[in-house]
Amino acid sequence: MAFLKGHGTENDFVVLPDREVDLDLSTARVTALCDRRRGIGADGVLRVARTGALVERGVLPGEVLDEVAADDWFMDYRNADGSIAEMCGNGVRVFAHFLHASGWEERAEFVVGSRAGARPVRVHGGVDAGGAATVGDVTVSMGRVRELGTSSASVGGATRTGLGIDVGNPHLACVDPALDAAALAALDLTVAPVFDHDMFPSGVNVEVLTPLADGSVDMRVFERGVGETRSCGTGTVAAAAAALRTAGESAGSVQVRVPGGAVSVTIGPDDATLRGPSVLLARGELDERWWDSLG
Ligand SMILES: N[C@@H](CCC[C@H](N)C(=O)O)C(=O)O
Repeated sequence: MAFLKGHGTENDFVVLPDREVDLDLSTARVTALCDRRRGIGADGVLRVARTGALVERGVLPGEVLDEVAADDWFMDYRNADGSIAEMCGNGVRVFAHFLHASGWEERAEFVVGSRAGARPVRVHGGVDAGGAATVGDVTVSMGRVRELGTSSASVGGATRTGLGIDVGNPHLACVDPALDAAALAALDLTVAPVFDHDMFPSGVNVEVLTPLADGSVDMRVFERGVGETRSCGTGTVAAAAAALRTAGESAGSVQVRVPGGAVSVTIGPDDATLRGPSVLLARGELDERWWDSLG
């Protein structure tokens, strides 16, 4: 059973190429794979298959084919706790990079399906440069950013007000005018945020960020189903939208710095784009006896 390990701004993933959709991604297997002591260690798992094959094998409902073609690749994403999330912005860059590095996809521009819908991607550097490279550079069209209104959460030792944002998955992006990069870095994000369950019945990813200055912000995140991560792609899009809104703008480009690096986000009226790096650092084989023992 082949696997790869990759990350996008240090938000890390185990990639499972599974064209035939043979793998049963049970909660026990995903949590073990993502465990940093008894597994490979990761924030999430990306199964790589075509949409049609996932529908045929019952992993996805047939309605997904209303939005994504059967031949399109589909990022079957799991959080480290085994839960399924609609979308992962760093994951989709690593996913697209893997497709090039493996030779499974030769086009520089193609569509990746997700539970949040189709996400067109562009692998920069052309097919040859992208092909075998360890480091990739990918732009993802993230769809329309929907504002859900304000809410507050207890996070990082204080109650903060933020903007609820749907980027395919739910976010609460809290711009704190009292924070600079150093104060943000000093926050304790080990405790899970307490948020409004009426507003976010399926849970929420919570971002804390500095106000927009010179076209950039600093952000940290506590992810639903994972905990604090060193980056969250959908979170950077939510953060950029909240920072712009707080500055009185509804569109624009923002550089978002996270503990694991930096990405570029552009927010428009009907679409947002996310551009950033992907690193594929290891390939290997999982022991099938270990996998089977997890059930
Ligand atoms: N790290 C991801 C987001 C992964 C899903 C998230 N934890 C959720 O449950 O919504 C990203 O890069 O966007």
